[in-house]
Amino acid sequence: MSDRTVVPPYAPSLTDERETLPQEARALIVLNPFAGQAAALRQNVAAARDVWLAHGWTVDVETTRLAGDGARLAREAALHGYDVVVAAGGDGTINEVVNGLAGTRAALAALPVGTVNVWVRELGLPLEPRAAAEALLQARRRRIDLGRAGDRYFLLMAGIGFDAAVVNEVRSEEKRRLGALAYVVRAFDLALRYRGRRARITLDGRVIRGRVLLVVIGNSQLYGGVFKITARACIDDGLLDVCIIKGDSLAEAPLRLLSILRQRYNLDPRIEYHRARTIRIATRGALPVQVDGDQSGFTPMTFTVAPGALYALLPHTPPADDLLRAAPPRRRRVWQRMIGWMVRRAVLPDEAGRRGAPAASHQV
Ligand SMILES: Nc1ncnc2c1ncn2[C@@H]1O[C@H](COP(=O)(O)OP(=O)(O)OP(=O)(O)O)[C@@H](O)[C@H]1O
Repeated sequence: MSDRTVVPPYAPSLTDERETLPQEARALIVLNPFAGQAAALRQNVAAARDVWLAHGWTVDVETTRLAGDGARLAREAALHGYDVVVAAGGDGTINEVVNGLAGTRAALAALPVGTVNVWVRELGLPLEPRAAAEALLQARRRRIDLGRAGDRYFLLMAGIGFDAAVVNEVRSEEKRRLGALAYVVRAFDLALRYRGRRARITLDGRVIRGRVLLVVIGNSQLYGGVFKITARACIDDGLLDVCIIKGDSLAEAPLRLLSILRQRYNLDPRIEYHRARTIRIATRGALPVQVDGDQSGFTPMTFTVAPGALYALLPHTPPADDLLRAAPPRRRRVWQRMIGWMVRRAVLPDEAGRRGAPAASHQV
């Protein structure tokens, strides 16, 4: 377990499905003073706080002193009866707050004051903090699923392989200076030398073998705030979406990216898309794992879903609504499916180098 997060056990004892917060809601803002562009941070948080105070909420603010404080503060807030805990930071701070709130009655909210703000973008909330605070007043309180990577919860996704290696290489000074561009610079730098690694991926008991560049296990859809890798993920379906990108070198990355953007997942023989409750990933040599954009251990690791483990404030807008509705699988014609099947059988070697790795039955 990561020593900087407090991870309570999931207790599926929540029954209250109230849709909106009470007019006189109690909110705690958990502020990471180092998140995003720190200069305007306190001013932005104060502006959001004023919006909520004017609406009748009671709003307290706690500042994190160390990494890991977010989980503790959120947990304590839930125990003290706060209705909502607002993560004022990036997705790393949201992840900490989520780890404190899982299994409690307090709802998660977030302000766009981090570097990338994937969760805020995923929900379609305004990226201006005061406007986001206003939009959150109209939001509904909903139960959603969380993923677990080992014993750490995640809200967005876990990445195994290339992206986690990039996260490991980005230094915090670089992130402060360049913002989201720091990831792009590191990704280009690493891409030239990165090689796929042999992996054994077990999806609810079904085994897939092959050389993988990246596996993304998505609870939600948006990846890195830019595009969707697990585009069919639904945040309350009790399942995780798994996108496996196979290959040896990132020279093929543009082709893979094109297939992902067009959602041609199982038509491209190098991209498999599945849904599962439990995913076990073992690799030849340890591979780094990132959860919600922060480094979080190495393979082998087991990933599970915790259905309905978190209350969250979700706005009434299309992007958030899409997350609550699983996108139907794209219809493929019979000849397309046959070609996909034949190419997979002919092209993809399994771990022992044999051609014809079996296709899993729960592809979507
Ligand atoms: N007081 C603190 N001192 C040091 N680290 C902290 C503190 N509070 C939180 N952290 C850690 O800082 C990390 C990065 O913060 P966070 O993700 O919130 O901001 P960001 O990196 O600017 O945004 P994004 O995730 O959108 O890129 C988190 O993993 C969190 O654990």
